[in-house]
Parts: sequence; structure tokens; C-alpha cells
Amino acid sequence: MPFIDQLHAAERLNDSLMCVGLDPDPAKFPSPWRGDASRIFDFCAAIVDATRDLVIAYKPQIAYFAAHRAEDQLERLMAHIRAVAPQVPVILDAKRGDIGATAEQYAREAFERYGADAVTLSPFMGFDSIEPYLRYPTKGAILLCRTSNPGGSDLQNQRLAEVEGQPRLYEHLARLAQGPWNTTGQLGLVVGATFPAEIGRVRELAPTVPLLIPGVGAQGGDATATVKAGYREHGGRITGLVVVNVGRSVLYAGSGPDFAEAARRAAMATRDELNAARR
Ligand SMILES: O=C(O)c1cc(=O)[nH]c(=O)n1[C@@H]1O[C@H](COP(=O)(O)O)[C@@H](O)[C@H]1O
Repeated sequence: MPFIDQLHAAERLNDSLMCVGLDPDPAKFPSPWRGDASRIFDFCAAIVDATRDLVIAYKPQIAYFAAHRAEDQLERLMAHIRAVAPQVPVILDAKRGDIGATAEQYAREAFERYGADAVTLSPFMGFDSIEPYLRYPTKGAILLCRTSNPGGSDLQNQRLAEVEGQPRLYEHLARLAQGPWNTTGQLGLVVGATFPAEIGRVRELAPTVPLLIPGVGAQGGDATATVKAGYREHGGRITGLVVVNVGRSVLYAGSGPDFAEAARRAAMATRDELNAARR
């Protein structure tokens, strides 16, 4: 099933707009496992087991695995998610961006080695750096557009004097993703929850592209404002989907042996808050 259909199916199944970001940091693990990178799989698997009926997607961030030489644990985690939550799509957060020949290898890594359903990409190098991912016609490619970090404004908010109407860079990207770049219909855009006005602007320019929205929770973004700005429904059908990522506020909700139950409670509260904002 194509990535975007998978998102819609998981949204219906779990009544959820919430993605749990799997960013395992051994320094923050519960006490018996604290500091132990060999427990990355165990930690993430416990979070998945506790939240698999509450999410629209999972988003493992590859750096948290690679930094600890734990790619084998990421492979095991991908297999675990497929086994216990087969209807939940997995977005590999890798933020790749390189020339076509190298991008082919990154695409192979994301989709064939890890079996991800979608991958995050930096569009800075242009369409030919995105195109190799689009050769996998059912896979998602989610382009950084208006990121949640303060420095996101440095480039993304600049106006493009050469383009008619002088849109900002992120606005230009939103138009490309809605239109000419979306050759497979499987593109998404990353927009930070820390900039709700820009979420609304991206939604205007890209009315049907799913938005992956990180920044709720630890980065201070507001769940309700995020949904109001980006989510759209028409005649009982979702026309503008949002996939709202939460990482640390769920993963580290507890620090004792009951960490998975604490994560479930935090995840439930966020899912319910997101749902209340769309009803
Ligand atoms: O692409 C992303 O996922 C991403 C884009 C962005 O603009 N901001 C952002 O925080 N992220 C990722 O989203 C996650 C945020 O985690 P928390 O701040 O702990 O909820 C991290 O994995 C970041 O790498």
C-alpha cells in the first residue's frame, strides 16, 4: 500500500494524528538500563509495545542509532514494528540530501536495508537529489520545509527575489511539493510546531500534502494550535492530514521501571489533545 494510504489507514485504525519519535538516548534510559547502548532495541521496543494502538506512525531518528554503532538494533526495531504494529507506517528520519548517484544509495539504505515506508530529506540540493527516492513509487519522501529550530529562519524564511511575487524559500518549496515535484503523489513536508502561522501558510500553498509536524512537547510547540493550523477535513473526509511527532515528552515521561506505562499515559494525553482540536 502506498505510504500516504498507509497513513490514512493507521489514522482510522488508531484514531490518531500522533507519531511517536524514536530518539533513544541511553543517558536518559530508566535506571537499570541508563547509559547502556546495548539496550536501545529493548527501550524502543517497550515504547512501541506500549503505544502501538495510539499512533499514526513511528519515526526512528537514525543518528540516535548510528552514534552508538547500533544500526543492527535499528534493523531489529524495524522488524519488531512490522511484527507487532503491521498497520503503522515507519518514517525513517535521516534528513538525507546528496547528488543523484549518492542519493540512490541512501534510498536503498532507507527502503531496502531498513524497510522504511518513508524517509525525511533535505531538499537543499534540488529535485535531482530527491528523484532517486521517487523511483520507489509507493514510498514516501518528506521534505524539510519550515523546520522547528530557531535557525530554520536563517535560510527558509528568506525571500526569493528572482521568483515572481517574491515568496519565501519555504513557500516556494511548499508549492513545488504540491505541484511539479510530486511525481509519485507520495511527498510530504516537514513544518515545525514552533511556527503555527507558517504551518497555516504551508497548508494554503500545499492543501493536500501531508505535513509531518515535530516540535510539540519538549520544543514548546502547542498541540491544539498545530492541528488548527494544518489539519483540514471536508465532508467527513480528511483533505489535509497532519502527522504530529512527539519524542522526548513521551519517551522519557517516566524514568523508573514503569517507564513504558508512563510513556503510554503521556502518549494517550497527547493523542486526545490532538483529537480534541480537530473535533
Ligand atoms: O524532520 C524531523 O523530524 C524534524 C524536523 C524539525 O524541523 N524539527 C525536529 O525536531 N525534527 C525531529 O523531530 C524530533 C523532535 O523530538 P522532540 O523534540 O523530542 O519531540 C527529533 O527527532 C528531531 O530530529
